Amino acid sequence: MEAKTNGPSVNAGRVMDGPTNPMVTPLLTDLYQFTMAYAYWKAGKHNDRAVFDLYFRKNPFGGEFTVFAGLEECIKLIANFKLTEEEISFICETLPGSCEEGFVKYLRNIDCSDVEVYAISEGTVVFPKVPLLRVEGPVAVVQLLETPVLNLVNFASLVATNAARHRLVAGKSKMLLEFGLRRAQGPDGAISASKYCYIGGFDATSNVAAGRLFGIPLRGTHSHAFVSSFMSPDEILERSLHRSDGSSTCEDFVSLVQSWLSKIQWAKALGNTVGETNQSELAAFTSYALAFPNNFLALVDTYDVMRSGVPNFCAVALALNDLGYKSVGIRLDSGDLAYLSGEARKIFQIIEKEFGLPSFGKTSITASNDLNEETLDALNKQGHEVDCYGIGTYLVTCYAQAALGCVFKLVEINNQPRIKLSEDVSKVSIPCKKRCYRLYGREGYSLVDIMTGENEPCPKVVGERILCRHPFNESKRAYVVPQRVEELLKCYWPGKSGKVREELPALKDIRDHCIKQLEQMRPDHIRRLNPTPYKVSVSAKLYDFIHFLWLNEAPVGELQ
Ligand SMILES: Nc1ncnc2c1ncn2[C@@H]1O[C@H](COP(=O)(O)OP(=O)(O)OP(=O)(O)O)[C@@H](O)[C@H]1O
Ligand SMILES: O=P(O)(O)OC[C@H]1O[C@H](OP(=O)(O)OP(=O)(O)O)[C@H](O)[C@@H]1O
Ligand SMILES: O=C(O)c1cccnc1
Ligand SMILES: [Mg+2]
Repeated sequence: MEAKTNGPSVNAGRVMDGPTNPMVTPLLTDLYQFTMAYAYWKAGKHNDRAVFDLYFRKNPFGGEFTVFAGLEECIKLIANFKLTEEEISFICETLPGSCEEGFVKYLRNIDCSDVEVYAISEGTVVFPKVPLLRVEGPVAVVQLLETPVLNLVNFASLVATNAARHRLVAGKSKMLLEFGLRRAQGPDGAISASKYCYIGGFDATSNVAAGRLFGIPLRGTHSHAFVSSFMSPDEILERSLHRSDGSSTCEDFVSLVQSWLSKIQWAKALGNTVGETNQSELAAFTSYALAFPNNFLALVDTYDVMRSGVPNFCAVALALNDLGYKSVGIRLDSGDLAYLSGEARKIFQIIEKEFGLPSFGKTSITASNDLNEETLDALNKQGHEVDCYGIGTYLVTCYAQAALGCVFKLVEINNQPRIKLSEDVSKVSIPCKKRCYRLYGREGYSLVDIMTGENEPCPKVVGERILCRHPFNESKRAYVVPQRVEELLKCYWPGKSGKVREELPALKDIRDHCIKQLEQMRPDHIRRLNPTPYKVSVSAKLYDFIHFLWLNEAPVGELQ
């Protein structure tokens, strides 16, 4: 069922609103950010100018792409970053040892007015190592932001990617409904999942609060409890139904349904296969149709899909048709969804022909019940007649992967590039305040992302060959002559730089952007089985600098 909404209730684009979840405050951080802030302050280092990159090292779900999400909430946190007196007292009581009065004064004055945030647009398809956010500002303040910003981006991007993956398997034409509220990890897990599944390409949610907060379309059907709560059609007291055009009234809709059921039972075209159906189910469907004659959709698997649910649905739909109403469809919530959807479709087509019901053969079939990428893929391979999927648990809990591993690493302090070394090369950070570009090829697909130093010239489009180097593997490099160059990091919070701030787009625009991005991806990067890794590179100059710094910082071992 489609809910009536009046469009988004949020003030899309107004940065000054706080984060959606009131729990997102400056205290939503790890204790060590405050202990370090104190130590920085004691050392007189708190205002050192630091640059941090937020990035992940590996795409989730065994894939080769990620959808970046959570930016709007990060900017709302940053825009409203201010400690209350009560919060300051709590921090001072909490810090080990005594807290000097000067630090209290310092905490009173901190905000993000001197912080600059550059970010990739929300909904963009992104890849490992490329900064999704570059946060620059006084080191103590930027470190306080580390934990909340990671918290806001990690789940958002994970669940948006999960949704996008479900959309890719389901195909463009299917309706995807997010049904996860009851199974999500608490209220914020649920609200966030509804928001970010919508960005990732879902069409609607059953979560009413998310519908109101974000203007996401609301949809739903009804439950088994509704069906089994009825005992017999005799329970239905108000039996009249106006024709859809209001021209007359059918005084006994229940009897009209019964008469259609017997016509179905006698229909030769159905091979006399329909016997007695469950009367309590028929009563439930009839009641639902009386309540929502324009939106009649029935859950048909409470008793027996083919022997009862589908014929009962058809009887009610035919009765509604007599009065000028078009029924929406059925939901299947158990059994072999490929087989049952096919069998139901055959019945709808026969009814269309037999009783002259235009387009009844196309009646919508919704499927639900522990669906995930694998089951959608299996259904596709078997062939099925499902038009719409309702997906909960596996989608919103990100069952296939618990977390996206975004990290927040210092890349520069007081204009000095910094590097974090590791035995594991994939964990070595890429130093320097950087610019990031996406280079597009002749066929319109993006070929490679390249990171350069902040002051290197922007790659040119006019037939110039650009050397793109793997950041750590000397032998991996390629020349690229881009047809189009897109700068990825845009200024979303200018601090005191005087730069123009990018507007935060409306949720629907973020979703459209995400869908367009996925359409523009080379198919082998986004396929489910053995996808091709997308290339992420650095300029020759940055490559040389990374390796110079690496050698400089790594102590030389001594063998004895
Ligand atoms: N054709 C199909 N191919 C692959 N998986 C399917 C197909 N049809 C349904 N499934 C999946 O198989 C699982 C069936 O779940 P389960 O074994 O609990 O049976 P059920 O149909 O829910 O039975 P019950 O009526 O007892 O609840 C679900 O995860 C469902 O999504
Ligand atoms: O299966 P999910 O992907 O989580 O989708 C949501 C499920 O929630 C509802 O039933 P619920 O699971 O509460 O009860 P049921 O399994 O007994 O139908 C609904 O009928 C779906 O099956
Ligand atoms: O509307 C539905 O059909 C629905 C909503 C939530 C969970 N399961 C089903
Ligand atoms: Mg279930």
